This record gives sequence, structure tokens and C-alpha cells, in this order.
Amino acid sequence: MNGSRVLVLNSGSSSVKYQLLDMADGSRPASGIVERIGEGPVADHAAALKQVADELAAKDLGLDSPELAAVGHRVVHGGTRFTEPTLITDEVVEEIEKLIPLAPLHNPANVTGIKVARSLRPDLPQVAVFDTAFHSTIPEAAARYAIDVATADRWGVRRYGFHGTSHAYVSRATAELLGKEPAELNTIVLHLGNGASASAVRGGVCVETSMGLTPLEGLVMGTRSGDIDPAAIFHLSRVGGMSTDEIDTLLNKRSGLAGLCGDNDMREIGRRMGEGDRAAQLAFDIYIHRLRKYVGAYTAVLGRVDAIAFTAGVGENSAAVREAAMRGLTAFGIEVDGVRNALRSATARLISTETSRVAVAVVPTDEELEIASQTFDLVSA
Ligand SMILES: Nc1ncnc2c1ncn2[C@@H]1O[C@H](COP(=O)(O)OP(=O)(O)O)[C@@H](O)[C@H]1O
Ligand SMILES: CC(=O)OP(=O)(O)O
Ligand SMILES: [Mg+2]
Repeated sequence: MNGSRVLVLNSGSSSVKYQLLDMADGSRPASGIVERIGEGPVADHAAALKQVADELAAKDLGLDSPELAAVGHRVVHGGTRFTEPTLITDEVVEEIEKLIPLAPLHNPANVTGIKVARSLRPDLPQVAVFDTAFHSTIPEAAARYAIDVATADRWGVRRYGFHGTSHAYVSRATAELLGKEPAELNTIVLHLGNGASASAVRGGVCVETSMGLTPLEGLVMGTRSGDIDPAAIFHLSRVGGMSTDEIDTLLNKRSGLAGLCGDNDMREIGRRMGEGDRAAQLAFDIYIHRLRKYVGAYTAVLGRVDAIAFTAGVGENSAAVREAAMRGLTAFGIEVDGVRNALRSATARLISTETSRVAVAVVPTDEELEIASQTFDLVSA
């Protein structure tokens, strides 16, 4: 291996994010995002990746660059097969394709990213880093749903969990902020982006997470419902006459904050709440209620909580969400300092009071750095 740079591709359902990271000096020579795939001039993911390759080539940082050591791909679903960063071969691509039914919004885009990058640089090592990997340590009691075991096993129905790269990075960064080893700390990580998930991490090992078979379960999200009685689906089908695809679209794209008030962006919801908008207020209240339920549940799962870390777009930026989620939890040893919470910073910081038993922190996530590090470690081993 010659180069010290890793290109990270994070292909989402409607966007491709990329970053070029230099592992020798920590610099990031290029980064960008292609958005609204399928809506306008960018017809599909293949076109988006072509645009990424062109943007990099225009800066003389193209895929043909000799400084490039590897490409690291975010892959959302790794099933039970992939629990570690994996060097991509034809066989690995086939296995990731087999997992598409479990992540229909994400894995097809990830596969396209892999195929395009491999076709442009067949000689370059490419590594898949899985969202599910960090959660592979969750014990059976938390990972299994209480349904017929043979049926569950035949169809792979169990909790996999997602955003694992972020939960792994943030739980470690929280320990670092507190000057502790990950092994010493029990942490609840709240990854609140457009997709949102919570995890309980005991001594650096994930023991529970809120997303399940797919990234639909758990917290209220931008456009996803999170937890819902599964019988609501039978009801919408049998009584409401909706098809499976219509219900899938309802729960994934027309639910969550967007379904409740028409906006999925917490900034806009905050603005509307300031104007006394009742729908926006109710959406916020439902979002916070669910979040608090998970904090309580994970406190019981862990037994002892040392730290709670807020991360991703909402978690890092919305002081209102953090304040409301942590309000009145003094009996749990949780006390947030209003002034600290209102401050802004690009680096990890404490927002709890000096006397709070539980450290509450804002810890910016860095999925790209985590993917690049895991990729570089694998190809330089
Ligand atoms: N300043 C802000 N205040 C409140 N919420 C914000 C702010 N900036 C971003 N957000 C929220 O973060 C979300 C995006 O989070 P992000 O982690 O980037 O999501 P994803 O990676 O899933 O696209 C936005 O939809 C918005 O709700
Ligand atoms: C898995 C998942 O939900 O990812 P995102 O939040 O990027 O949509
Ligand atoms: Mg995200």
C-alpha cells in the first residue's frame, strides 16, 4: 500500500456524501454531498457517483490518485453475516445485495456506490463498514423479538440496530471527554439526526439499541414513525384498504415529525413553536416523550448510567430538545446546566451541572472519520 488517503462514501436513500481523509496528517482535502437524487438533474445513484468522481477529478483528487489507499463504504445492513469491517469482493457484494429486502431504502444505494467505485478503480482495496456491526454484541434477550423462534430464524427477524458507526465513535469520544477508558463507563448515546436511534453501551460494548430489523423501530424521526403497535398495520390493510407498499411509505416517509406537523426539520419546528403553532408543539412533545421513555428504559437496562451523549443534527444543535428531554430527571441523577446547554461549539462538551451524578454531554459524531479509520486499519494490517 502506498497512499495514506481514504475516500469515504456514504450513500443514503436520496443523497451521496463523500469525504477524502488523509490518515497521515488528519487533513480532509475534499468533501461534498450530492442531494435530491431522483428529483432533478441527478437521475439516480449511479449519476450521483459519477458527479462525485467528476468533482474529485476536477480538484486533481480523482479515484486514479496514487495517494489513495482505499475506499471506505458505509453499508447500512450487514445482517448476521457482517460484524466487522470487510474487504469487498464479488462474493461480499452478492451478500450485501441479498440483504436489500431488510434495508430497501439504504442497501441498494450502498451497492451502487461499491459497484461504481470498483469499476473506476478495480485495483484499489474497498472496504464495507456496516451500521449494524457495533450492535452485534447485543445479548439475545434484547435482540430477539418474542415471536415464534423458527419463523424468526428462517426469515432473519431480529433486532440488528443501525447508526452503529456513530454509536461506537460517540461512546468512545464521550469516555475521552470524561478522561476515562470506555471500559469504565456506562453510556446512553442519543443519535438524533433525520433518522434517530438510542443505544445503551456498557463498558464500551453495546447491549441495547432502539432500531430493530430495519431502521424504522424506536424513536420518533424526521419522517419515520418509530415504535407503533404492529396491529396498526393489519388495521390499515384490512379496514383502511391500504397496500403493503402504501403502509411502508406511510411509516417510513409520511410519519414522524413530518407526518405530525408537515415539517421534518427541527429548526422549522422550533420556529413554528415560537409562533404558537399547536401542531408543531404537539410533534415536539411526542418526539420528546418517546426520547424520555428510552432514556428511562436504558437507565434500567444499564443499572448504572455514567453518561448521556447527544449527537447528530438535532442532538448537536437543538438546545431545546436536550433541555426538554432531560428536564425534571434530578431523581435519576441528571441535571442539565441551562447556560452550558445553550452554548454552541464544534467540539465535545459537558452540559450537565457540577453536581449532576450523570454526565450529560454534546458529542459531535464523525461517521466519516470512523469509517476511514476502520478502513485504513484493515488495509494497512
Ligand atoms: N441548528 C439546528 N437546530 C435544530 N435542529 C437542527 C439544526 N441543524 C440541523 N438540525 C436537524 O438535524 C437534522 C439532520 O441531521 P443529520 O444528522 O445531518 O441527519 P442525516 O445524517 O440523517 O441526514 C435536520 O433535519 C434538522 O432536524
Ligand atoms: C440507518 C439510518 O437510519 O440511516 P440514516 O439516519 O442516515 O437514514
Ligand atoms: Mg445520518
